[in-house]
Formats: sequence, structure tokens, C-alpha cells
Amino acid sequence: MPPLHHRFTTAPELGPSDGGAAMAALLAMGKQERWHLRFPPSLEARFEANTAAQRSRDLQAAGLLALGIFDSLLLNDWISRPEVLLLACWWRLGVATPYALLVLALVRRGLPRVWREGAIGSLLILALVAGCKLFQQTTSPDGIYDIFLFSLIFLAGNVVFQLRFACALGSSMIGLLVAAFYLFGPDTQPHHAKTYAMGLMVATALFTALACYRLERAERRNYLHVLREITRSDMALQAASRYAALADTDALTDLANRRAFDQELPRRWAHAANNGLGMAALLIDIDHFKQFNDLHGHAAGDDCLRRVACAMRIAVRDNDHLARIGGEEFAVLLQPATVSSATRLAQRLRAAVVTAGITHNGLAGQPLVTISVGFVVTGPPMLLAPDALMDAADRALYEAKRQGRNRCVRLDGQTFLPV
Ligand SMILES: Nc1nc2c(ncn2[C@@H]2O[C@H](COP(=O)(O)OP(=O)(O)OP(=O)(O)O)[C@@H](O)[C@H]2O)c(=O)[nH]1
Repeated sequence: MPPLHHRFTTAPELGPSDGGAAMAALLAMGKQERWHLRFPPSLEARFEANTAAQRSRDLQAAGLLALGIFDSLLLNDWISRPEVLLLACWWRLGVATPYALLVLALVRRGLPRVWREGAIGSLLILALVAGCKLFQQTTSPDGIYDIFLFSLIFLAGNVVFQLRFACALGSSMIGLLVAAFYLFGPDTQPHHAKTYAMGLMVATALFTALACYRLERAERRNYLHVLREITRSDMALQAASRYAALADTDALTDLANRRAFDQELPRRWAHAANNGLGMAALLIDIDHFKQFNDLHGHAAGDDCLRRVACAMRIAVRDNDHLARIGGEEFAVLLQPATVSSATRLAQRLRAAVVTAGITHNGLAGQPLVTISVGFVVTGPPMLLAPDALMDAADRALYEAKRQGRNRCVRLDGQTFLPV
């Protein structure tokens, strides 16, 4: 049987609630009375879903093994009670074997849990009926010894099949009633031997049912432990990726932050260089933001930053890398880029902020919040290294400010081109 965690990896994804349920059930199982062998309903369904395939394989293997041994006892019939050999052939090969093969085939196809366990339990009962029929019909003086073999049937049924406890108990009780019915019917065998054999069967049934209880409980405990560990590691992974995302995110605007931008710049630059693509860097600065803060206050300034970020986020494409890299300074990396696509983006950004209609009024001639954009396009081939690219964009931004703000300027070589 592969380890439980191996089976888990092929199971459906575990949500956080499953982990919570597993932990709660684990704690509850620790506190509950010892006979309790059932999880809360949702967890029970998951337990069955996770273990059914392997359980079905185990039952098939155990079933074929037990059937082989059961049929090989024909040799025993032939040697010790040849007068019932024909009857033995009929019960072993004509009845029990086809029935067992049918049950195993159904188990292989997949039966609901109760049917699966019940069908396997019925094999135990059928084996007992067959044994009792032979015992009834034999006239051999050695036939009496056969009843001591009946205990083996309980051993095989409960322990080899490792029946679920409830089923082991149920089928053992029915098996004991069947055995009592046949053993104490009218026949020629001595009564004291039958009583002794019956006692042996009761003891075997009880011991093996107890073994089933312990095995099932251990399996369920292991299942919960594995589930808990998987849940813990899932939660740890989720927390790690949440922290990683937080470390790269600007808390105020929810855009990428300076740290993320600094990592993205060389990555995109290398990608452009390796793939013969053009790349553009745009630097954006809110105009007269100090006056805005002075007039409206810092909280309104924060809100303004959020609204500007939101307007620009709508203006860029998914693939463009928009970041807040300083107080009121933003940047966009565009790739692949051409002069015309970068120009269109710069104009779109500027227009988006104006269209957002954020009141400024911090100084004359500045009714609305505006931005200045400086940008540069390079490649292919990449004539500007990442630092030089940002430096050039910064110079273009400075020029946009110098020329009066609320405008876009591209630096082409040493030439500033208003767009
Ligand atoms: N509310 C708020 N203000 C900020 C934040 N970060 C920087 N600032 C403010 O942004 C202002 C930037 O002012 P300056 O660098 O003088 O630039 P400016 O007033 O926009 O002038 P120009 O860029 O030349 O148009 C300063 O007053 C900073 O306090 C922030 O996170 N929130």
C-alpha cells in the first residue's frame, strides 16, 4: 500500500476549510470515546474519496489470495473426508468461487462504501455456510476437526481483508449465528467438541473484530495527521506567497513598488535584448503635488495618489509594468515598444489623469490634477543600458516639467521632442 500522503497528492485540492475540519476532527477524536470511528460528514466523504481506490485494490488482492487458499482446501477434503468431495467441489468451485469473483469484480469497478464492505463481509458468511454444509454431511470420524478450522474464516475475513470495524462486527455476528445453526442441528458429531469449537469461533471473532477496530482507528488517525500536515504546508505556502506579493506591492496604491520595479527593469531589458524587441521607459510625476498637499491635506493627497494610480492602471495594458517608484512619481515599462506605441501610451496616461477630474486648485492655472511624462524608447538594438534608460526618461521628465507640465516629452538621443 503506498503511503497515505502519496494517495493524497492525487486527491482533489484541499481547501482551507478542509484543513480546519481535519484539525477539529483530530482534536475531537482525541477527546471522544474510544469506539468512535467516524469523521464529521464532509471529512468522512473526503476520507472515502481519498482512500477508496487503494482500498479496492487491497481488497482484490486479499480476496484472490483468500480464494486461492479456500479452494486449495479441496485437497484437505479429498484426504480427510472423501465421501463429501463432490459436495466440496460444488460449494468451493461451483458456488463460493464464482460468487467471490463476482464480488471482487464489483469491488474493482467501484462500489459505494457500505456495499463494498458488506459484499466482502458476505464472503466470510458464505465460506462459513460452505464449511458447515460439508461438516453436516461428512461421516468421517476426522470430520469433527474441521470445525476448528472455522475460526480461520473469521481470521481471514476480518484481518486479511481488514474489514471496517462495523462490518467486521456485523459479519462476525451473522457468521456466528450461521455456525451455531448448523453446528447444533441434528448430526452425529459429539456435542462437547462442537461447543468447544463454537467457543473458539466466538473468541476469534471478538479478537479479530478488535484488531479491525484498532487498524481502522490507526488508519483514520494517520489520515488526519497527513491531512493536517498537508494543510499546514499549504497554509505556509499561501502565507509565503502572500508575503512575497506584499513585499512587491505599494500599500497605498496597490501598484508594484520600487523594489518590484527595480527587479523588473533588468528582466525586461534582458528579454528585449535577447528577443530583438524595442523597450520604452516612461517616468510620470504629478504636477504641483506639494501645493495639492498644502491646500487639501495629506490624507487628500493620499487619496489623490490612489485616484491617479487607478486612472493610469486603466490606461496601461496588462503586460505593461506600472509601478509607484517614489512619493508622487510613477513609472511604466513598455515592451515590446515602438516610438509610436510609447507615444500613444504617454498621451493616454496624461489624458486619463485629466479625465479623472481630480480637483487641484492649489495654485492659479491648475484647476485639475495633471501629470508630466518623460519617456524614452530604445532598441532593437538596445543602445541604452537599464540605468541609462531610466536616466534618459528622467531627463525627459525634467524637460516636460520645465516646459510647463501637463505634457509628455520624449528624449531621442540628445533631442527633446514634445508629443
Ligand atoms: N499625501 C502624500 N504626499 C506625498 C507622498 N509622498 C510624497 N508626497 C508629497 O509630494 C510632494 C512632492 O513635492 P515636490 O517634489 O516639490 O513636487 P511637486 O510639488 O509635485 O512639484 P513638481 O513635481 O515640480 O510639479 C511633497 O509635498 C511630498 O510631501 C505620499 O505618499 N502621500
